[in-house]
Order: sequence, then structure tokens, then C-alpha cells
Amino acid sequence: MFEKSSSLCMRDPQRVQDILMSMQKSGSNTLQVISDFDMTLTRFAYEGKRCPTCHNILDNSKLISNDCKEKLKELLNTYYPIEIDSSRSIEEKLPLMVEWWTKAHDLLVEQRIRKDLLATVVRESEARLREGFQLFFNHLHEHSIPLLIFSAGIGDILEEVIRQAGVFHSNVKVFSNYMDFDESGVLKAFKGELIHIYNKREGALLNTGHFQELRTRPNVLLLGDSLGDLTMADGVQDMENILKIGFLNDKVEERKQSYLDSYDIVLVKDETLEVPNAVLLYLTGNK
Ligand SMILES: Nc1ccn([C@@H]2O[C@H](COP(=O)(O)O)[C@@H](O)[C@H]2O)c(=O)n1
Ligand SMILES: [Mg+2]
Repeated sequence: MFEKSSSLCMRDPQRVQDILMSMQKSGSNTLQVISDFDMTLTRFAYEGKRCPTCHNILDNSKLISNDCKEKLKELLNTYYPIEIDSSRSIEEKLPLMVEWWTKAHDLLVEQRIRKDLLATVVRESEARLREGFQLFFNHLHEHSIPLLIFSAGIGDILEEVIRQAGVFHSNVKVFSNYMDFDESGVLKAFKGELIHIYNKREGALLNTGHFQELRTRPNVLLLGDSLGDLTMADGVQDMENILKIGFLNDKVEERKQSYLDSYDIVLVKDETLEVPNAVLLYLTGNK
């Protein structure tokens, strides 16, 4: 089913085939999709330039003072290399990630960001969904397959990106960090428990109601770009099959083996949704 591609790697192709066949046999009414957002549904790079994450969309915007931009950049330059450092364990990275998110959110709150300007900031940004996003979102919607977008980014920004792209359909649900605005529409805090790159399991377990509603869908297609994304489906009840597709965007040589050990399919420097779309078409009987 896959075109020969140098970017597609599998440690165990037979296992992938078995999972796919089992999922197809069960039917698309037993399927749910759980996807990360930044650098999974959005592009990592375009024309040789890094694309922004939800946080970066705000960080680089006119809503942030130059002084604050500098501080946010410094945080990014300090903590992003830690996020993707394959020589450190997740346990070691965890408190540092909490530190990054907390410091960045505190800085954003100091900027007194206005809710009514978020749409403009997204429109003016360089955010880009991966090629093939229309087919991905529209096909899931047409087949009434629930899509959970589980992101350690910023929910308000994420929603605006998919709304402006015309794909925020009724089958899409988002778990993310949401902004809390005061009565005059100025950012005063972030709501609820912080979601960072390595605590998605805890986030999933806090949302048992969602997975309870989807208990008749024990087959999961999971898309991520970080090893932290692998726990996004930990709340799924009575899971039968899970197919995990991982985008390996950065530090490819250092991280390839760990991705191959954890994801069923690894897509190396692939900026498209071609492979997830091929899987969906197969699972819904369209190919
Ligand atoms: N201040 C921050 C904190 C995190 N990031 C990036 O956001 C990504 C998390 O979002 P997901 O949708 O992928 O869960 C993660 O890759 C961080 O690098 C950031 O840009 N700024
Ligand atoms: Mg991501």
C-alpha cells in the first residue's frame, strides 16, 4: 500500500501489515485517531526555514515586546536542545520541560495579550499544516472518525490555525493548554494542569470521560513527532490495536533507532501527510 519512499522506515513491516489488516477488518466505525499538533500536523520546515510551533506563533508576533521576544528566544535556545537530546532520559528532562513551559507562560502573561488579536496573529504567522491536511481532516470528518488533537502547545492558537484552514470540523476535539482571559479579554493565566511534552499520559488519564465516550472504538491511529507523544493513547479503554506513526524531523541520526524502537512507522524528514492519508484510505476501504 505504500509507495516506495526513502523517508519511510519500519523496524517490523510484518507487524505493521498485521495491525493494518486487523484494523481494517474491524471497520472504520471502531477507529479513533489521536494526533499531536506541532511538527506532526504542522510542518517542521518550509523552503529551508523552520516553521513555528503554537508558542512560536505568539513569541514572534507583534503582541510581544522586543525585550520579551529575546527572553523567549533564550528559553527556546536553552530548552529545545534538551527536549530532543537523545542522551538524556525522559525522567531527567521532565523537570526541565516544566521549567521551560512555566517560564514561557509567565512571560506571555506579562505581555497582557488580547484575545481579540489572536486571529490576526495566526493569519500573519508562518504556521503551515502539512501537505495533504485537507484530505486528512476532511476524510476523517466524512467517515465520522473522531480526531483528538493532543498538544502541549497553546489550544487557542491551535484552534485558530485549523479554523483558518477550514478544517476545524465537528469530529475534532482538542486537549491542550488554554489561555485564561480576564473580563476585558486580556490574558491573565493558563487554565488547568500544564501539558508539556513529557506528561501527555497524565493529561490522557485526566480525560477519561472522552475515552469512555469512545469505548466502542478500540482501534487507534496515533501520530506524533516526539517520544513523549507515545503516551497520548494511554487513556484509551480496552484497546485492541494501535498503529503509531512518528515524524522524525530533527537530529535524525542520533534519534532514528529510538524512534524505530517506539513507533511502528517512522517518517524521516517527510513534510507531508501522505503516509497517514494512505493508511486512512486503506482503513476506510477507499483503496
Ligand atoms: N515555550 C515553548 C514550549 C514548547 N514549545 C514547543 O511546542 C511543542 C509542543 O507542542 P505539541 O503540539 O508538539 O505537543 C514542542 O515541540 C516544543 O518544542 C515551544 O515552541 N515553545
Ligand atoms: Mg509535536
